[in-house]
Amino acid sequence: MRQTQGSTPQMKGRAPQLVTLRTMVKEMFMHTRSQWGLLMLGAISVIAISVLEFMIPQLTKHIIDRIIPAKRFYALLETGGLIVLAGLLLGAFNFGSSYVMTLVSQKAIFQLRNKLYKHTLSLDLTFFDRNRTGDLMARLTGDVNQLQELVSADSLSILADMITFMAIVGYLFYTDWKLALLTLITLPFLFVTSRFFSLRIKRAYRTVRQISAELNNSLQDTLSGIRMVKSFASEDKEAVEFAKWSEQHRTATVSASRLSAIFAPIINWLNLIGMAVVLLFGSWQIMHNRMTVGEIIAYLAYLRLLQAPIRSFSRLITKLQQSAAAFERIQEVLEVVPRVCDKEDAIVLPPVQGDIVFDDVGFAYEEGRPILENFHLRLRRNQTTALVGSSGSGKSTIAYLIARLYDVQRGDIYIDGHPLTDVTMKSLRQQMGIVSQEVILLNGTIRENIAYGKPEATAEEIQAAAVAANAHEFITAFPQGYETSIGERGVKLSGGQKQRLSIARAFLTNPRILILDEATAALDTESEQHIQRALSLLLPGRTCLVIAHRLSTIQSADQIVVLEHGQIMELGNHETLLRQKGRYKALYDMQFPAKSIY
Ligand SMILES: Nc1ncnc2c1ncn2[C@@H]1O[C@H](COP(=O)(O)OP(=O)(O)OP(=O)(O)O)[C@@H](O)[C@H]1O
Repeated sequence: MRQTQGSTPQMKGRAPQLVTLRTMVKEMFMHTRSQWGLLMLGAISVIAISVLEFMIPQLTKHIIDRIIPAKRFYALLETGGLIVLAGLLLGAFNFGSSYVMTLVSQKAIFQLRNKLYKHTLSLDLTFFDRNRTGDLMARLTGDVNQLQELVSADSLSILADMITFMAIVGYLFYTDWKLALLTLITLPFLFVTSRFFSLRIKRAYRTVRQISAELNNSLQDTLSGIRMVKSFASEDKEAVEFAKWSEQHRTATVSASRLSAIFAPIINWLNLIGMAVVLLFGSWQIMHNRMTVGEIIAYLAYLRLLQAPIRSFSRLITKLQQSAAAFERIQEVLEVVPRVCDKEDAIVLPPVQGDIVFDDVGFAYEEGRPILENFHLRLRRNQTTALVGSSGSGKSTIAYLIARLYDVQRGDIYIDGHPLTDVTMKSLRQQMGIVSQEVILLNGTIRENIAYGKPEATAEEIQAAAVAANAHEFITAFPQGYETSIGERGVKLSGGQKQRLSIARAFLTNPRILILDEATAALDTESEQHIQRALSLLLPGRTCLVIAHRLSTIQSADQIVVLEHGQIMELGNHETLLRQKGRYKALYDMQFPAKSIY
């Protein structure tokens, strides 16, 4: 089922769909077909293995039936030498096949993981709003790893096993068809047992993979929110929560393993019955001089060889079911079609002037809960537009829509006369800078973090951006200056320092359109002043959208938009809005009671 526009790009909780093994094998084949040479080498090795395995009992039979009765000591040495040589070759081909198949499987997994990661990154924010990070991480790591089992020497040896199987069955019928029929009597039972277990094993492993993802989610939430956990002293509560998932994981794994564990002995037992039948019937034949001892020994050896393919078929079934469960989870992500994507004929947005128009825009994150309706707004080039309004009124949403992080459902947003949907997202976002309250810093140096949007920037450009953002001073106060490591493993920066780094990032890319989303909201007055100074250099000559709760930061804006429930209540500059004595003035009086002048 492909998820398209209008459907919810959420995967968790979907009924497990029956992805056929065929799709999985096809996908894996696609990733291995470029390595035909290696695959052939692997196949030749496993065929050589089965030929050698077929030969060894023949040599044994030759010794027992021919060489021993004739007392040919020299021939005994010769045949013994041949057995040793065959054993050596067997070892060499075994090594060759597993090494070659590791090369093939690792490349296939590498390609699949990269494809999945690239696809995940191409999905829009709605997808990430609704799917949890831990679950996605589990799909990208554990589930992909599980598939590597599928492309292994073990799986390829199925090919050799099939050849061995057919050769042996042919030989058995050739030597004694009655005995052969008796031997194969257990086959239908083996088939029915395999079918019975395979479906159940797959279901059990799917549950295990789902619970692994929940375990990951739980870990991710707690570790990334460790400050909150500690400040509420809820370590014990989190540990109990984690233990709950851990316990579920344990139970699910035990029941999946139990199924596999029951499956294998049942197969072994059926095989043993086959052996017993051969032994009894064969001994009876020997007693009546209708078979030689060498023949029965070779027969039993072949029977064991026959059981190896049957055992590996049953192992393969378990492996196929485990992989299918993991593959279903990977397919679920691969099948999600991004809602926000470039049109086929999208143009590269030329260098922009910066006129942005919302024309009769309607937008909702979720059906039936409109955030903007019949919304009109114009942001003029080189001017600063400020958005104010109560929490939840839709200010950030407007910013997201300009950056096309979401698509509108009605109307259009134009940039210099181009509908946003007509231009490539890359060319749009490259001309846009966003500084938000929540600054994301990556593990790396200060220099790398400032240069995130322009990795090719020179040291001089980076320093100039830091100076303009009022950040150079605190950066050079660190012993390692711009090479100081920040992020999880590096030094910790204050909120104001982080904010100045993000302003430096914006300076460096020199965007024509700048969005400041509550950039100073979380700061104390001194930090705010630092940042205001940095922003006063950044804003001029660009089209700016400033979202602010603190009205002190937007008084000089060219136009101020007062928003409530997605509707524009008032529009004008600071003075005109104060004179209107409406919502803006009420907000202003609340924040600056002593300054009320009009
Ligand atoms: N990803 C989302 N999925 C669903 N609803 C959302 C999402 N983001 C925001 N909303 C809803 O959209 C409405 C507008 O949110 P928005 O963040 O634009 O408001 P805001 O004016 O920026 O608020 P604040 O000043 O608190 O940041 C709110 O009702 C919010 O619950």
